[in-house]
Amino acid sequence: MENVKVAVIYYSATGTNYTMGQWAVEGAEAAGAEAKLVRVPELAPDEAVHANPVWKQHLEDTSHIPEATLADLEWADAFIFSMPTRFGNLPAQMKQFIDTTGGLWMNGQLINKVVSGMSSAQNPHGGQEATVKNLYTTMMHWGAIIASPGYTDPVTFASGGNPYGTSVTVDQEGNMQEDVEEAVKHQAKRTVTVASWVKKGMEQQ
Ligand SMILES: Cc1cc2nc3c(=O)[nH]c(=O)nc-3n(C[C@H](O)[C@H](O)[C@H](O)COP(=O)(O)O)c2cc1C
Repeated sequence: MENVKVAVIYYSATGTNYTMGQWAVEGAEAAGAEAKLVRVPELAPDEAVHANPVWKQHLEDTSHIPEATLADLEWADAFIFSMPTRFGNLPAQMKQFIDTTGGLWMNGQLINKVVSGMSSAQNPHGGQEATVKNLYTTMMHWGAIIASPGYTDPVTFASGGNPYGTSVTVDQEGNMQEDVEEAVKHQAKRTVTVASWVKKGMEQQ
């Protein structure tokens, strides 16, 4: 699985999905992949960001993380997306990045990329699954291959049991309510495994 390249693409306002993204990179690297963590650009106006000290601080603290580019999508064999739930859907920041991929889509450059999604929300039933499934709708348009975790490892049950993609609940202070680190790492490993199969299969064509 050495030559699988993974881009972990996240959006986070207050740090949850940044942490999940870091775990995903660790899980992908432990599975033998080359992995990079990239963030989609912040779109919210300064007045909105500055009104929330945690959001402002997180943005400053992660300014060293490279912003996601279309070149990352071309480079990687697999993408792991992580984003908070916003009214049961993807944040606009993630959607905006995805909506810049029309050229790659047109040229068939997203076909057979292996993808997997993760999310967080404040309520246990606040729309995490909907967010991940909405992401996957776009992935189907790309012709990507969705590597959802399913129940392929007992760790999924232990972390809240979301087979669509790892998700976590955060409280008002942003503390994760479930321990999902191992579930994220398993999801990353599974994504790398499926990507290695796809890559090998395509090389043999
Ligand atoms: C505009 C907005 C919409 C949100 N919508 C939902 C929602 O539909 N369900 C929910 O449980 N939490 C919702 N939340 C809470 C976020 O999902 C939560 O803050 C986020 O998962 C934290 O992730 P982060 O630390 O990576 O930013 C919303 C938050 C904001 C700011």
